Amino acid sequence: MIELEDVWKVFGADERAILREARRDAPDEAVLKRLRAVVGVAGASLSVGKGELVCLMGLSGSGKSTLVRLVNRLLEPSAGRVRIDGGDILSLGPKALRELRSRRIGMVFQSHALVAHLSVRDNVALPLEIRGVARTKREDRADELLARVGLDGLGDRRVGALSGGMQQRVGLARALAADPDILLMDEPFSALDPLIRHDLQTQFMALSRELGKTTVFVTHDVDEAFRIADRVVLMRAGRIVQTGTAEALASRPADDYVRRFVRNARLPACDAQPSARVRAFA
Ligand SMILES: Nc1ncnc2c1ncn2[C@@H]1O[C@H](COP(=O)(O)OP(=O)(O)OP(=O)(O)O)[C@@H](O)[C@H]1O
Repeated sequence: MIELEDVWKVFGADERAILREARRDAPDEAVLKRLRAVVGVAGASLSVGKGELVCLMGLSGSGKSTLVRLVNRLLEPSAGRVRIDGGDILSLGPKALRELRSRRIGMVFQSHALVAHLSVRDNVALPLEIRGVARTKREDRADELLARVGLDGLGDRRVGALSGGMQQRVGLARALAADPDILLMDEPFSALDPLIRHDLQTQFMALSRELGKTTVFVTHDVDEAFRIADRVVLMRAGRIVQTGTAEALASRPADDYVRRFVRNARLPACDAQPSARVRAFA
């Protein structure tokens, strides 16, 4: 469904020169410094299957947010290929790209970017309003989605008056409004209290699987990644260090960085797939 092939994103005034240097086997740090280069993502290749939930994990600054933004071209890659359903999205013109984003890809950020003075229902219905869907139809769809994310009957509330956890649910409902196949989630639950966060993870896992969404989910929290992901992608300094199931990362870490990362991780939720997961860690 999503394929990234040797994707790079470098930041700095002279992107081409930075890229040329960064791609060398042994980049010259002095040259990169002179160019004031920042390497956001370095040669990442990743395939995400239809209906799969993949977590991008890594320390702060490891390139997770940059990588997820390359999937829908919120950031333009400096090099590499990005395909969705086999189609090269880097060749899309502005109109086709807008269509792709509005119909096929939903995005949820940590800061929910909701419109504070609008009602909960109007926030969820906003993507449909922009697409010209008639009022009754979009409001019905919004109410249906609010029920799915546990906010049944709250459509008339002003969104600014809701708690952080509730606002995050509204953000999720809004991302689902256009029924996208793909969800991109950037630290959506990071700002929430642990208990609320745990609840939302559980509900999100169930919803994403039930609706068959293909999801790329960014988190710096290994417990969250292990709990919800089909596969975890561990990043360091813009590179993908290891990709695999939680069990694979925990039992066969590729190097010391991965080992340190997963050492104190909690076991994946036994409520999800008890026997397989417990056995794998035993
Ligand atoms: N617009 C930008 N201009 C310059 N550098 C950037 C830009 N966006 C990201 N970077 C740099 O790219 C690198 C990767 O950043 P990114 O935000 O992707 O990391 P992250 O793993 O998501 O971190 P965090 O968990 O803190 O959000 C960092 O060094 C960051 O400073």
